[in-house]
Amino acid sequence: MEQLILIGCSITPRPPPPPPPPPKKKFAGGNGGRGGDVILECSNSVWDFSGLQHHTKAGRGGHGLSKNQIGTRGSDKIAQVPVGTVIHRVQGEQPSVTANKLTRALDPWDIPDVEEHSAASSNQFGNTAMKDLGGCLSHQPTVPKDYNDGNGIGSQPEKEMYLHACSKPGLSATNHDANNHRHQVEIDETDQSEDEDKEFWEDEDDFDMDNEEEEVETESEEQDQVQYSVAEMTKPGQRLIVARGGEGGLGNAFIFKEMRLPKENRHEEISRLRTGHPGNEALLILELKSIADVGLVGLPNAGKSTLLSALSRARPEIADYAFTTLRPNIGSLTYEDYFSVKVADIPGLIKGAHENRGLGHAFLRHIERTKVLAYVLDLAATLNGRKGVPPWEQLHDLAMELEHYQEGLTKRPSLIVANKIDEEGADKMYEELKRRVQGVPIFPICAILEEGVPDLRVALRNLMDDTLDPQGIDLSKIIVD
Ligand SMILES: Nc1nc2c(ncn2[C@@H]2O[C@H](COP(=O)(O)OP(=O)(O)OP(=O)(O)O)[C@@H](O)[C@H]2O)c(=O)[nH]1
Repeated sequence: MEQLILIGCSITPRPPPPPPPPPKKKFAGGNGGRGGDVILECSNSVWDFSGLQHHTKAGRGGHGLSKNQIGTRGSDKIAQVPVGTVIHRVQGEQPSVTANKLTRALDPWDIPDVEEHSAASSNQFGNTAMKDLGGCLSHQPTVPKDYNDGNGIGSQPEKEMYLHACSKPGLSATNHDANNHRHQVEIDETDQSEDEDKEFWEDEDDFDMDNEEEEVETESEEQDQVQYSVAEMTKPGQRLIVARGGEGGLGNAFIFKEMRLPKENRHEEISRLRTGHPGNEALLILELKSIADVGLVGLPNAGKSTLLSALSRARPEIADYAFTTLRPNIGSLTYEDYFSVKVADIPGLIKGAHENRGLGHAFLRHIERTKVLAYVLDLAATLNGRKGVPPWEQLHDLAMELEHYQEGLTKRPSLIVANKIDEEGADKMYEELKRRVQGVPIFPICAILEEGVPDLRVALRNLMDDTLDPQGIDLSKIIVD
């Protein structure tokens, strides 16, 4: 019997290979860059705060880029302030780099003998100028709010200013991920971090220093909070970071590779990490601790102290021997419109002062802190058998000393006071002086009799007003033998 063996086979088609797994998500967004810092730099090429913006911002950090590239660091904002700037903090972090300690050591300039020409008018000025400071004096760390005895130095309104400093961080590379690799990170589509960030900074941009209402509301609060003299800018080149840039937001590359995020609130957490930290903000009051507006410079015995007492009510010691003035005296003269000018009698300069001869640096460094220089020359120094120096040479020596000490110091607005015109033969010296010195106004006066002083007062006022494009001393225009 035959057997039939049927071998049946069914051909089952092979299942198609499983589709390849979707490509693994690549997280390559780099971190946002750090915001720049707001830095104050002490400079002797600026004399006041007129070049400063009340609201100063450093550059924003760059956004993070694809391929895990970190955003660029925001540019620093460097604001130049004059030597002698004292910083009072209303709000914000402590300035973080202080190259110089506060000048706590007693030096003659810390306790000037200030004599007001008109006490009432000076009080008026003091109140206006010191309103926001709570009447502080710059070298005192804590001053009672109501301190104002009308004798405060540096009380001209332009010597204080509010500075609001801030900077922004960069965002993480969220958008690069979203735009270039949208498929990779689903959360990008709902991410609002940049918009939120924008709003945040737009609000901040609305900050208006001139908003008087706000100021009134916060004034008393601020006065309570102000920390006086947190730093002092005393040396050219000294830098102080007053507002640090914020850290940039974290990019996806970092967040997803390096961090384990909790499942709950994951989206919020990611969005928070990406946003970065806002930079510091600081609200500061800058005060220029100038010793005076006008510095009287002259050789010993030229008559500076006498002139100061003729100009103001200051009563400095006067004697016919050199270096009577060992400490500077400061007098204040006030004009009819209550404009007030502080004048400092700067101790006798001699040749070699820049090498610390005579009274040397002790006072030279403070000439830096006057806006206008009045060179007091003794017309009678060589008259009647005196063995002094002729006035044009006095001027030349003075200017050389100042330039040796600090280049450019003689470029300050200046005038010449030709003193002792009452002495016999002084008028001829005056004529000769005019012939030998060009480019700077010369005022013949007799300080002892107060002759010529009213004209001098007007001239000093004009120099302070800065309206006449005033000139300094040009050494090349002084003819000496
Ligand atoms: N004849 C005359 N003498 C004056 C005049 N002004 C000042 N003197 C005299 O000059 C001398 C010096 O005057 P001071 O005012 O002390 O001179 P100074 O420049 O302050 O001197 P130091 O303190 O040494 O820097 C004193 O004897 C004054 O009386 C003036 O206009 N005419």
